[in-house]
Amino acid sequence: MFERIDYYAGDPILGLMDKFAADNNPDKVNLGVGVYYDEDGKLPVLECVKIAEQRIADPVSPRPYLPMAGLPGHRKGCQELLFGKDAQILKDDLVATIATIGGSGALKVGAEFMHQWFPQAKCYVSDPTWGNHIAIFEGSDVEVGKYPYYDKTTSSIKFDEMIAFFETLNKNDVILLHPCCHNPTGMDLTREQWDTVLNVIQARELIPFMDIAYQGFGEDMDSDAYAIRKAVDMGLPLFVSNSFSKNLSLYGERVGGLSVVCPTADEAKRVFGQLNATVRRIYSSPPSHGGRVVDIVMNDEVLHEQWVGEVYAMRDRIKSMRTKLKSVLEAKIPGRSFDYLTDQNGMFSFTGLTPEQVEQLQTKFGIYMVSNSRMCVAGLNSSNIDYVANAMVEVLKD
Ligand SMILES: Cc1[nH+]cc(COP(=O)(O)O)c(/C=N/[C@@H](CC(=O)O)C(=O)O)c1O
Repeated sequence: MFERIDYYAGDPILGLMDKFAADNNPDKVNLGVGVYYDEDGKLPVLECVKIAEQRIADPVSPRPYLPMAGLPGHRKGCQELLFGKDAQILKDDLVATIATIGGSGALKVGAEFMHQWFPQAKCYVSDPTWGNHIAIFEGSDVEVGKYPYYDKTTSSIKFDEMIAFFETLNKNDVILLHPCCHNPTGMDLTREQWDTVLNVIQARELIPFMDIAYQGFGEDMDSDAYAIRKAVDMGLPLFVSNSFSKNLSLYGERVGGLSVVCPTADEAKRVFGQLNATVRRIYSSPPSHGGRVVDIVMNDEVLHEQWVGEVYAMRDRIKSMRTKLKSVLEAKIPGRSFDYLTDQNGMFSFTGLTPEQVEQLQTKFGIYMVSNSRMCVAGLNSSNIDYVANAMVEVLKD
C-alpha cells in the first residue's frame, strides 16, 4: 500500500537536534538550530512569561476553541510590534492580521493565500535563505525562484546583482525578504539599501513578503522593523510573517502572526476573511496557551517593558559572543580576518566553513553547525567559546 512512499531524508536544521541529543561527547556544543541558549547553556523562560503564565494558571480557566484568527490581543500585539503603537494604518483599519502557529504557520497561510488569489505569482527567496521558506511555498504549489543575495567570497551582499534581478520580475511577483537578522547569513541591508529595494518593488509593482523571526535581536524593536515601516510609509501592499518563538523563547508554544497591509479598509476586510477561511481549511484555529501569553505580555505595559529588556539582554549576550569569538580566532590565526562575526546581525553567522570542515567539527569535536556553515551564535557561552574557537582553528588549518 505505502511501499512507493519515499523515505524522509530529514530536515538539515531540525535533524541536528536528534543527532546532538544522541551524541555522547561530554564537550558537545549545539550551534545548529536557531534557538537562544543563555550563559549557562539553558533555554530560558523569560520572567515576563513566568508572570503571564501565573495569571493564566490562577484561576485555572477552560480552553475553548480560539477564533480562527486567534485572540484579538495577540493580533493587536503583533500589529503594534510590527508597525508601531500609533501607526496610522492601524487607526484606519488597513491591516488584516491573524495569529498563527508560529512563523511557519504564518508563512504557510500566506503561501496558500498567494496560491489561491495570485495563482500566476512566483515567489523569489534570497540565495541563500532559511530552507523551509522554499519548502513551505512549494508545498502550496507556488513556484519558487532565488534572487542573488550573499557573496561567499567577500562575505558581503550582492546588492547590485539583486537589484538588477528584481528589475526583471513581473507585476505581483512575491519577494520574500528578511527585515533583520538574515537567516542564514546574518548579513542585513543598510537603510539606504532598503530604500532602493523598496523603490524597485514599487516601480515593478512586486509584492514584498517580509518574514521577521528575530525582531529585537538586531538593533532594537523599532530599528529591526525599519523595512516594514518604510514599505508602509510608501503605501506598498505588504505581507509580514512574524514569530514569537525566539524573542519570547516560546518555541514549542507555536506563536506568531501574519499581517497583510491593504490599500483600503474594505480590502483589509476581504483579505482578513480569506485568511480566516485559509486557516479553517488548514488547522482551524491557533493554540490557546501561547496566544494568551502573547496577549498578556504584549498588552500589559509593565510586562511589555520587561519583555523588551529581556530581549535586549539576549541580543547583547549574542553580540558579546560574536566579539569574543572574533578576538579569540584572530589571536589564534594572525592575519586572517573574522570581521564577518561582528559584521553580521542577529542569531546566525555564516562562517564560510566547507561542508567537510562542518562535518569534522561535528565528528571530531561534537560541535554542531548547519551543513551550509551557519552557526547559531546564541549557542556559545563563556564555558564553551574557547573549545569552539580551538576546534575551528583545527579544521581551518586542514
Ligand atoms: C527566518 C525564519 N522564519 C520563520 C521561522 C519559523 O519560526 P517558528 O515561529 O518557530 O515557526 C524561522 C525558524 N528558524 C529556526 C528553527 C527552524 O528551522 O524551524 C532556524 O532557522 O533554526 C526562521 O529562521
